Amino acid sequence: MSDNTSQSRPLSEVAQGPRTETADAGAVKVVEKQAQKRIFKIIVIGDSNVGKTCLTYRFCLGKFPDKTEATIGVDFREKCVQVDDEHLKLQLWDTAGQERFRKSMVQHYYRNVHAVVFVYDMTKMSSFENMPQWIEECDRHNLNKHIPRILVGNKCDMIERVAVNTNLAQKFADTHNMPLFETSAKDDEKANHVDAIFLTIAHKLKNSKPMMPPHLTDFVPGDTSPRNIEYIDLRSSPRHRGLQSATRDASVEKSECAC
Ligand SMILES: Nc1nc2c(ncn2[C@@H]2O[C@H](COP(=O)(O)OP(=O)(O)OP(=O)(O)O)[C@@H](O)[C@H]2O)c(=O)[nH]1
Repeated sequence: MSDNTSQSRPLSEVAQGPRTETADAGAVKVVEKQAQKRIFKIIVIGDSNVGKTCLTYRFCLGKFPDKTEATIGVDFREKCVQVDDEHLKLQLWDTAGQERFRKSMVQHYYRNVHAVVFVYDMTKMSSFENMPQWIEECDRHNLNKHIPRILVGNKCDMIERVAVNTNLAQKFADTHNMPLFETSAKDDEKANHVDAIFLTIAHKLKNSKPMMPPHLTDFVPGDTSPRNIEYIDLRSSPRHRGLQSATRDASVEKSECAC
């Protein structure tokens, strides 16, 4: 048996991070505060090529990626944000838009979700017209109807090619009780705007009930408890292994903050 601590410790302890024993009351407080940081899972969905990867990359790494490839399965990014006096960790699930890369993973996307970002491409009408199907998919997977949902029209920098009229999109957003953001992951001047999308969600989440999905790095090899199973499935899937080497340039490890 391995003596690796993360494998031999109970999952409940692993989830709270390293155990620090100290006689110093102040230090204990700091450790407790870290353990209490709330983590929220946000899924980003929409047709292939609308810019989901670029938007999450822009928010977590502060720039437009040099190159992107179609997401296979799911890619993860994390960022800490401060809302009032609290640090929240936003765990972004950048999902594959292509059906063939989604099939085996879909049930994982929709587990323990705290917020949804629906993305369409402002220059491609079909990506907007497909929005009802993405909403239906959420309903089919019994997503809580009360969690924050946001509609994002991406690629507004391509002004001459805009095909989805703002009024039309706003009507749709109103019908589904979502705020609408039109933005660009590419345009540096819109960087604050992309931040605002996710900060809007963070503010909405701050007032929601505390929930603690597992930290992505809390995967415990060999642990078959329900909490861990999601990570076993994801990481043992051949597709996901490919994904880690091929497209995880903006992976959790790099974008994770230290707060
Ligand atoms: N002009 C412009 N191009 C963008 C923008 N965002 C993304 N793109 C381009 O759109 C293409 C698709 O971007 P991705 O972020 O990979 O799209 P995706 O929705 O993650 O695609 P899948 O992984 O297949 O679901 C890439 O060529 C990006 O460079 C934007 O805001 N403006």
